Amino acid sequence: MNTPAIVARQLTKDYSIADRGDGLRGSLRTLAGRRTTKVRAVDDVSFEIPRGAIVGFLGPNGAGKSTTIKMMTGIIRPDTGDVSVLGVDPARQRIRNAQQIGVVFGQRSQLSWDVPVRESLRLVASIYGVTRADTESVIASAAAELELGPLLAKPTRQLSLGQKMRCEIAAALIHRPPVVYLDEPTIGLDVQVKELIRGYLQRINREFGTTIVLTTHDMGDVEALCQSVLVIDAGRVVFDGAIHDLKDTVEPRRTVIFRRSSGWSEGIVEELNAVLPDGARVEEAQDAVLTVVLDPLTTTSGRVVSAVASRYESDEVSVHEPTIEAVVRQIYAGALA
Ligand SMILES: Nc1ncnc2c1ncn2[C@@H]1O[C@H](COP(=O)(O)OP(=O)(O)OP(=O)(O)O)[C@@H](O)[C@H]1O
Repeated sequence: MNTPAIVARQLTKDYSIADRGDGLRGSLRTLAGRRTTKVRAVDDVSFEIPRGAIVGFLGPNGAGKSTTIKMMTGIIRPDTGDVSVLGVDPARQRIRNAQQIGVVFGQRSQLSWDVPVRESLRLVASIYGVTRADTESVIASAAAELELGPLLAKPTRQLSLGQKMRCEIAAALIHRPPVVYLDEPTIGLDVQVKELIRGYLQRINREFGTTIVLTTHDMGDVEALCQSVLVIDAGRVVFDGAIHDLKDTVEPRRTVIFRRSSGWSEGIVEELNAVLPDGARVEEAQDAVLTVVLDPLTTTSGRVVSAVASRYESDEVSVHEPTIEAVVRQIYAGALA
């Protein structure tokens, strides 16, 4: 049987935060370390990630995504519970773990500040024991796909945010790790750079079966990359599964839009609602656009289209699923609470 790449069981993590009192006295009390409050960042989180999957960790700010990923990478230890990554305990078997993972975390850089990027990449590769020939071939393919060309000769300190992120990704993947973690890999980047990064990650995943875990607030990343998502809210997993199941759980409605340049007659809403199948109703008819919503568990878009076509001709018909953006907005507003 295909064992999962990552297994997390009942992870819990608390942070202690010093209580900040007001004014000088409060600050002194904080310095003296008198009072702390515990914040439960991750609360009994369990999941499995299959080998070769690309999984998105979603959730509002402060939900516990980064803390969970930090436990998966071994940067921090869980207070209770355990993680296994390809059979390795990341916090206890640090060297074995480092060999098999690649990490891109915004605040941490693998690149040397004053050294040309090409030399930085070679240095990182040598730390992982990658042969010279493999290093040069990985740099060449990353340079082509991530458009690093002229950047390789520049020191990291001269790079823009998007340029640096592309180089960080090349560095994190230089030893072709089977598992890769990325924290917000496209945050603040322009659309073209986002697409380069997504394309590179897709290719690595396809070609080498790399398991990729990413946190993101960018639903374009999710649409382009992730087959499944793990939604975390207030430290707990509120959804773990395929994106289409997430859509069906949160917002199962489909929308059928009919366009007719001559417009829709008055009273069409009542007229069509009388003939539409159960589970479908006209939401609105405005100017050229008629919108029908339907519950896919009760009826089909085909039946809706037939019912409307039996009465009216349309110039154009389209069927829409909810966007992942709309679904996630609903989750953050409490739809899965
Ligand atoms: N080093 C720390 N010390 C104290 N509290 C922390 C620390 N890191 C995170 N927290 C708290 O733990 C909770 C979870 O934070 P975490 O960074 O894991 O969330 P996140 O889902 O990654 O959020 P974001 O989308 O904003 O990056 C938050 O309440 C946060 O304030």
